[in-house]
Amino acid sequence: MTNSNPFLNLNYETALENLGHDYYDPVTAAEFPRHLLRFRNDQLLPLLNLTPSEVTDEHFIEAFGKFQAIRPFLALRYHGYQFGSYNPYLGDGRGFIYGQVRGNDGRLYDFGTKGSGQTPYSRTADGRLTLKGGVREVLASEALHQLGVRTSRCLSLIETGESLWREDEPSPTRASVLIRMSHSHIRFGTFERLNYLQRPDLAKKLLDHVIYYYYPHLENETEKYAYFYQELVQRVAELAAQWMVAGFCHGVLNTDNMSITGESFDYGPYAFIPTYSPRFTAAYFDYSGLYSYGNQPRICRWNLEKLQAPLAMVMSVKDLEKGLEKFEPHYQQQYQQLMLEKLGFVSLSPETGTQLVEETVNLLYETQVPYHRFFAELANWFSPSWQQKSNIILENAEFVEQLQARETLWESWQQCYQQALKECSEQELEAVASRLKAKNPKTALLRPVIESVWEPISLENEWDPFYALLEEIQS
Ligand SMILES: Nc1ncnc2c1ncn2[C@@H]1O[C@H](COP(=O)(O)OP(=O)(O)OP(=O)(O)O)[C@@H](O)[C@H]1O
Ligand SMILES: [Mg+2]
Repeated sequence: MTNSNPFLNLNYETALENLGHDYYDPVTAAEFPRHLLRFRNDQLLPLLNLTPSEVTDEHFIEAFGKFQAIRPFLALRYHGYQFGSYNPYLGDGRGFIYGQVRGNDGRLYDFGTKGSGQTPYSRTADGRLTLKGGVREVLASEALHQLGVRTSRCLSLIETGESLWREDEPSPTRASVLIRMSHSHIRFGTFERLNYLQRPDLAKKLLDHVIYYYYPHLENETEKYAYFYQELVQRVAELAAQWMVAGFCHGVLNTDNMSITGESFDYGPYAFIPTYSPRFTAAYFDYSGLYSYGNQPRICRWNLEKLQAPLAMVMSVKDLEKGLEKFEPHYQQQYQQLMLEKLGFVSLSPETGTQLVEETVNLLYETQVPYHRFFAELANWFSPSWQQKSNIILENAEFVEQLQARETLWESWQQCYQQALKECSEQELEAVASRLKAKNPKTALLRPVIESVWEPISLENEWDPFYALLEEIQS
């Protein structure tokens, strides 16, 4: 029998399945009372060689709400360090891998579920995702993608008609099931579990799998394990820099939320920072501020260091230690480059570049002007005439008094920005203007913005503000 649903006709690969039963448990999906498609990510369909107009809402619902499928569902086994303590009682407790598909970029993608029902790893929890949690994850991944952060994306969000009880939301609260697309759902914690079980054989098999599928250019290197760790360190350092520049605080950087491909995922209690403040904390349960905005690079490094124990079952400790030494320089290099791009520049003299980033961060910290607005205003008001005169730079910005109040800092920053512009040709000035616009969206996904679209959903089932916000952050 042929099925006309394009999602059921994709060419599913069996990379994870072929790893064998030591890494997952086959599970079934919950049956939901209702299936209301609240979000479909048409931007992702071309990557799957699908044409949006040929994919109906019903196709999404059949595959990702009613869970018609052609491959078994695999709940992955993993452990992890959570707030510094090792937790062996983890694993996919409300999700599974629905399938794996190769995108037309040649890379392998997972369809991972969230909120699809209980598994052997749910323990006492319900295996569900709140609708608000789903809405927040959709918004975060789209906004981060737009800001150039390497992130998972959401393919669909379906409201399921169930009621849930949660401590962090007014309850009963509505439920949803989400499909996430990312390169891999293999986490640092997937390796940590194998160390806990003392299974070097399984760790080696998993590492070979990771390199084969996600680091294929290293496959034939004699030192492939050392190169893999070096590249992972680099990817994670870059990711940390991408978060910092985006003004994003992930909130729960446990090792079970760190992907082996160095992608950002799992958007729970995250927040974008209102103002530049290293101590800003996103999760209400993060009492010590361990996963604060400013700690993120340090925590990423710590997580990479913890990963050395399981990897040491397969490769030399010396190679691991050497690999991690590069974290700091990679991070600094990437942060510097991305901050300069956010300020409009790609090629400044090193002295000007370093000084500009330093002064910008200091200015944002000392004045506490809104982080995202500062850059959006820069994009909005930019004028080539700023090259001639420093005191007109941002003179019409909405928070200019707040900047002027710190006269010395402010004037010094204006001069520094002017100096950077002086290093640009006329043509480059045009590029600065368009770069500023491209890197700094008008709308930032601050908490009040999210709440402002959630409120109509929760009070009146009114979804238009959510779609309008999505359109703003996706364009
Ligand atoms: N409602 C729930 N029911 C069952 N298990 C849950 C639930 N919420 C969280 N868990 C489990 O608790 C652990 C930590 O959860 P965490 O919030 O980091 O991940 P998650 O949001 O469920 O999923 P992911 O990391 O894939 O985005 C995981 O093992 C997760 O499966
Ligand atoms: Mg998680």
